[in-house]
Amino acid sequence: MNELPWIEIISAVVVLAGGGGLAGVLVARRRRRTEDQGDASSAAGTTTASSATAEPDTAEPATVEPATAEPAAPAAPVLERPAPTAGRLVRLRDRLARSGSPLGARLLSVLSRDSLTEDDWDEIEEELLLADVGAGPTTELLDALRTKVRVLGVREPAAVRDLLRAELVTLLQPELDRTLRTEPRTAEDGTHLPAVTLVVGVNGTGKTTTVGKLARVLVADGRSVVLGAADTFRAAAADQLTTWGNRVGVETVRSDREGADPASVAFEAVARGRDEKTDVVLVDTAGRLQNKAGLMDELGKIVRVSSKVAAPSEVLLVLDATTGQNGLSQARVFAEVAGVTGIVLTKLDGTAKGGIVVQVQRELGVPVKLIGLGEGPDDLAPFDVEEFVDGILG
Ligand SMILES: Nc1nc2c(ncn2[C@@H]2O[C@H](COP(=O)(O)OP(=O)(O)OP(=O)(O)O)[C@@H](O)[C@H]2O)c(=O)[nH]1
Repeated sequence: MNELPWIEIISAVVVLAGGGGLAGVLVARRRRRTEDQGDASSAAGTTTASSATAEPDTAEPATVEPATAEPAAPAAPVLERPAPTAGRLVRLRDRLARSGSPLGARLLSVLSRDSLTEDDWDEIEEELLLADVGAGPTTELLDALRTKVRVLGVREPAAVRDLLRAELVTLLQPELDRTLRTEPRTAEDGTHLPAVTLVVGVNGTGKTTTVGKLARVLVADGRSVVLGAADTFRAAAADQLTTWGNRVGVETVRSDREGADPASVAFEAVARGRDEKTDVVLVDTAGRLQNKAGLMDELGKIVRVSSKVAAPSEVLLVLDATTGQNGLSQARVFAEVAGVTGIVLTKLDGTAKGGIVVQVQRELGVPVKLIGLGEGPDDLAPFDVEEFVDGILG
């Protein structure tokens, strides 16, 4: 008598439990599907491929691995280890060769001809002028080469190459001191004085990028560095610089105010370097056109004000190698105003006008100390005459 209700109760519990279980699975599936869709849309910001392959609604949810539905945890910031400075130019040499420098293969091919005619020498002259070697240095090189080729009767390609190589090396003044002064000093009263490097030049030449790359060069060489974002003119420059610094654990001193006095930012950065006993303070400045006297005054003020803590030991002028003669006239103005101690020639990877190195050094009496050979973080190399010549000769 009592058995039937029990059977009914038990059956009802089984049905309810089963239904509840089924309902539970459906909720879980729906939730998982929603998660999958959420993951796909959030990933769309970075990978278009993943949104294109996101599972459609009809996909069987049970086949989705829960592990893949987990949102990726944000990666902890990892400090980069910059490439060592030694031998950098050798590693970047193919960039010079690929830049199609007429100083290289084309010169050699003319010089290797059986007997050199006047037309051949004219062709060589043209190649040198096109490469921005400049009229005076081109004449010098041609005179020296003609004499040696005639006197020595050299014809074999290897011997001609050696002659040309030697003349190019001479033209690039290997005797100039190209060391970067990055040694801190101690004042008479015992105060630590960081080596201060100001980086100046016209906008767009690659100043901020160069400061970032140079910080990496110094870090690779075991130096401590502080960056000063004194380019308060271009809003994004301080952010750009901070990003460069963060990648190698280098602090950036910057102003929160756009258009703040660049001299005071430079001062703060140098003072920070002094207080923290940093080896080097690198100061990025705003791009200034040489015809704007007010902006040039500003540069003078940066030098004066930051010198109250420590005078700059280097003023590096950044020049874009692709701008040729125009770059040279800019360089003259900067040399007068800022007391330039070294040139950084950027974008040599994108031009056949590497001969500008010769002219810049001649005109300013200032050595090229660093060259930029690409947009990568370690595409800045100390300038070495012999390695450079080997690079352009291919
Ligand atoms: N190919 C190549 N590009 C470079 C090199 N150096 C810098 N650049 C690029 O040149 C552009 C300008 O660089 P920036 O560092 O912003 O120039 P800037 O002089 O600081 O410019 P302003 O802040 O406007 O004065 C960027 O796209 C750099 O990546 C180089 O050696 N080779």
